[in-house]
Amino acid sequence: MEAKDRLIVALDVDTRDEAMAIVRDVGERCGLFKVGMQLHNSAGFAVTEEIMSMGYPVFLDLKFHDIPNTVGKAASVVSRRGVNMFTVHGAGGGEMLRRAVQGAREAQGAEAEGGPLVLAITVLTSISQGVLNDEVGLPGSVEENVVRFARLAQSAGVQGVVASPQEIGPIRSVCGDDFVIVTPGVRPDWAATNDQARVMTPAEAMEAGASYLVVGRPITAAPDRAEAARRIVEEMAEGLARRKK
Ligand SMILES: O=c1ccn([C@@H]2O[C@H](COP(=O)(O)O)[C@@H](O)[C@H]2O)c(=O)[nH]1
Repeated sequence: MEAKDRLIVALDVDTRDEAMAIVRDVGERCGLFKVGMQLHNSAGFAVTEEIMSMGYPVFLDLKFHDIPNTVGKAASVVSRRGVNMFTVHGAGGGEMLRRAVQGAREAQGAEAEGGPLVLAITVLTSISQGVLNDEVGLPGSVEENVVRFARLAQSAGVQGVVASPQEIGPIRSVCGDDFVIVTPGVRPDWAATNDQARVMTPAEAMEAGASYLVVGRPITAAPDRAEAARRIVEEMAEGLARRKK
């Protein structure tokens, strides 16, 4: 897969029109678009369907976290709609994760191949070591917690995780090369960090072994979005080339 196909652009905007403007600007320079809770809750599923109808794969990032039955049914609904990836919280526990996978598979039919990638959120990339221990109340290092969630997700049949690029190495050593690692918290040197706490550059994240990078504001808030996306893909390609050596 080329670097461009591994770039997911986060459409964190309020309206369908704003989202479509970004899709027009960078559609040729990325692999997928991510629809999250901001856009989905204001524009509904219609915007995801419109993006998919234009031929772009969609990562629906609604971060399901509820009792197993509810998450399983929600997983089934979004899978039937044809999204390519969706998220559930690892903190929901093993049974919730298993039901999410089951819901996604059932939606495809027992015989069908494929279906969406189910991704488990590990520790949000905005969470620092201090916040994890003192506010969230989880003991141990960020890395230990991320790896624990990744191991739990994999044992529940989940195909991949969302984690910071800083934890790619430890996840790969425990979960192997085929496990999908999607990393937000990606910031080129020329972009602001914003509320992300655990960041790496696009080149560093690709070299470390990320499957996909999620980038929002460095592209969507840039004066020239297409140029920002082009620069990020170029940096990703450099990192990918270093990984292959
Ligand atoms: O741990 C996580 C999980 C999801 N995200 C999402 O990724 C994008 C990042 O956007 P930026 O503007 O590049 O910061 C955003 O949609 C988050 O909801 C994350 O950042 N961290």
